[in-house]
Amino acid sequence: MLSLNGTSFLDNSLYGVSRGVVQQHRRVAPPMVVVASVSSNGRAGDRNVSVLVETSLKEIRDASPAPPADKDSKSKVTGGIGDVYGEDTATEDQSITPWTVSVASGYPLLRDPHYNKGLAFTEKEKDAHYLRGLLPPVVVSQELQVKKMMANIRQYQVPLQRYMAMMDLQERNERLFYKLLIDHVEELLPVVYTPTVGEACQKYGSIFRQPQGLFISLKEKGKILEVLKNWPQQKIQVIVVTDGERILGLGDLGCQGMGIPVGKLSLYTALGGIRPSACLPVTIDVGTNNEKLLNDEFYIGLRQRRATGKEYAELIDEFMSAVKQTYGEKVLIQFEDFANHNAFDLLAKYGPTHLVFNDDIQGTASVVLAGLIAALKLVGGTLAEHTFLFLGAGEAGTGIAELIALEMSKQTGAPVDETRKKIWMVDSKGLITRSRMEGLQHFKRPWAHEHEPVTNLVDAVKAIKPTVLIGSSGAGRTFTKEVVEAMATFNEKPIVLALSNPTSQSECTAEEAYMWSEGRAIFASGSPFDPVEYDGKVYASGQANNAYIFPGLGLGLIISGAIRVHDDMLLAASEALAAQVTEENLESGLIYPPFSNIRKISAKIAADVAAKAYELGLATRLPQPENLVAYAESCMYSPAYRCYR
Ligand SMILES: NC(=O)C1=CN([C@@H]2O[C@H](COP(=O)(O)OP(=O)(O)OC[C@H]3O[C@@H](n4cnc5c(N)ncnc54)[C@H](OP(=O)(O)O)[C@@H]3O)[C@@H](O)[C@H]2O)C=CC1
Ligand SMILES: CC(=O)C(=O)O
Ligand SMILES: [Mg+2]
Repeated sequence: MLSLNGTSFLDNSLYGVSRGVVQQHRRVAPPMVVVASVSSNGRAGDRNVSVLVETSLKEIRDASPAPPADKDSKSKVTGGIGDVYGEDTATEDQSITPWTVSVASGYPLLRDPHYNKGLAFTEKEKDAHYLRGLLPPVVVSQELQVKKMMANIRQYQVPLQRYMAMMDLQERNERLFYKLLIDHVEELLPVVYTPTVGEACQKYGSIFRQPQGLFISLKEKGKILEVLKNWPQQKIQVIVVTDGERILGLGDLGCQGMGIPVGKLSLYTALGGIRPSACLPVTIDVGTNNEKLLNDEFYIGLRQRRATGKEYAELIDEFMSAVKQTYGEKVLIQFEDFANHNAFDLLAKYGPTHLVFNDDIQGTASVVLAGLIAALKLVGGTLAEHTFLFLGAGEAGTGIAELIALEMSKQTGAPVDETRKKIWMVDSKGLITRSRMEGLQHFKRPWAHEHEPVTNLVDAVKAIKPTVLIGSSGAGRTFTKEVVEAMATFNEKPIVLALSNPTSQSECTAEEAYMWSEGRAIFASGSPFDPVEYDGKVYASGQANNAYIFPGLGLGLIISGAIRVHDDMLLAASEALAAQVTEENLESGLIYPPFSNIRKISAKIAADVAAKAYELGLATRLPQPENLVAYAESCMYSPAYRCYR
């Protein structure tokens, strides 16, 4: 363990990322059950709710005071995270939640996903925790449990069944879930994440069993601070929040978008090592404009059309204030899958006051830039010597374009206004040109260049002659044979990235990219494709997905105690990821390293992001650890079981 001035930096961590591998074999205190007598009318004991948390009451009491939870408190954002239940500061006429602590044992212990080990409880633990008779005689290792679960999951032919099996496991035995996901990341990523999570969101109401995450709807307006207090964990470090309006390339799935924050946060833990108890998935439900869902008897959200304007803005604002007040200045809020008419504005509004980033705009930009930096080793030239054409000028497209332009500007010294001219965009109306300026959304305007009108992609490809073609349209099969063939006529090695998710929305398949370019394309996609055999050669394509970036970026922000996200951190993350692409990867056509190594990669990304935070003066955890990679690794959550005394 790293030590500063004789004390452990990790153990002293207010943000509790200390439960890393270093504690793997230590005995831990018996599972703490924090029980609250919760009453909707303020009277204690009306309704007993048992809530299990990985913290002790002492930690709650030791935390510094925050304002009491009165009605006006949302206007008093202080950034303090202590005394979040207002126990110390409450006056006699104010209600508080009567938390108490007890030790989990017996049947409730087996039903608690944070502490349950299933058949892996030892004989000693069976005695100490009143488990005798509640389990069969056998004691098995976690490794054997993994083996069995993988065999079970592989028996399911239908991806959604695999997803449900994984979600059941997460709800039953959290450490086993993460052990499985970490040890079999390449096989299970497509199950808990894209593409399967897309189908899960579409059918979320029908497959709904246990609620996961926090649902904040218009019904909770004015009470969000109270709602956050219902969540059993207090030391939240990362929130992924969606309003469900643009779920992958599947459109408005309303409240059923919850699968996305849940999935993204499971990657924060498995890929980036953030403790599961520090992660909070949130769905803000302001209604849906999806008629199919509104008429679906199993739909789980508000049955009304989307609130917009002031009503929408006020709910989000209340949420953002309540989050900061409850969890402090340094909680990371990741905006995910908002529609672009809100996404850019939310980022601009809260960027200066909160630790926020938009994964679709910024995370995607960082991962694509990393892939391009790696791809240049195959195709040659500098970024500025290439020409880029995007299909799709929304969050992902313009976000990526802006980061590329920024990097080009840093490399060449040319102003960003100039470097943007190397980047062209096609949206649903055709090539974005100056003649369309009047009717363009603000985020498209920087990409409106002088050109005669072009109404379709294939003509745009022929006119612009890009060396790099990027799909960020959410519209499947739009990179047609003609488009890819055109790319292959004027590029020896055309770079083709089909970023849209899930697989059904991918602009083309890996097979199409290789076949139509006669095996010359450098291809990567947002959702994974199996290796393809073309003309006797096997082509393995990479996955250009922000999952490479956000877990490491988040870890870097947390370990440095960063208070804001800066573009230079995204560039640092890109460079760190690109540096992990080996010669061997490149020789086999891969512009991303395999996911099997992702935790090491995330630690490197985290270290470089943290270093940038220190360099920019945005880090608050001082002094800076000497070896940031080792520090990042030491902070990462390990899913190995703990021994209970
Ligand atoms: N691989 C990854 O890591 C990521 C992938 N994505 C994927 O990217 C896709 C887009 O996401 P995002 O940018 O947020 O979405 P947006 O809605 O913000 O943008 C979509 C853009 O695509 C354009 N478009 C839609 N259909 C067509 C079409 N048929 N022809 C041409 N242009 C079209 C839209 O045009 P108009 O403006 O005219 O309507 C718009 O400019 C999604 O599928 C998402 O899953 C997103 C983030 C990360
Ligand atoms: C990957 C991702 O964030 C998306 O498709 O929206
Ligand atoms: Mg997304």
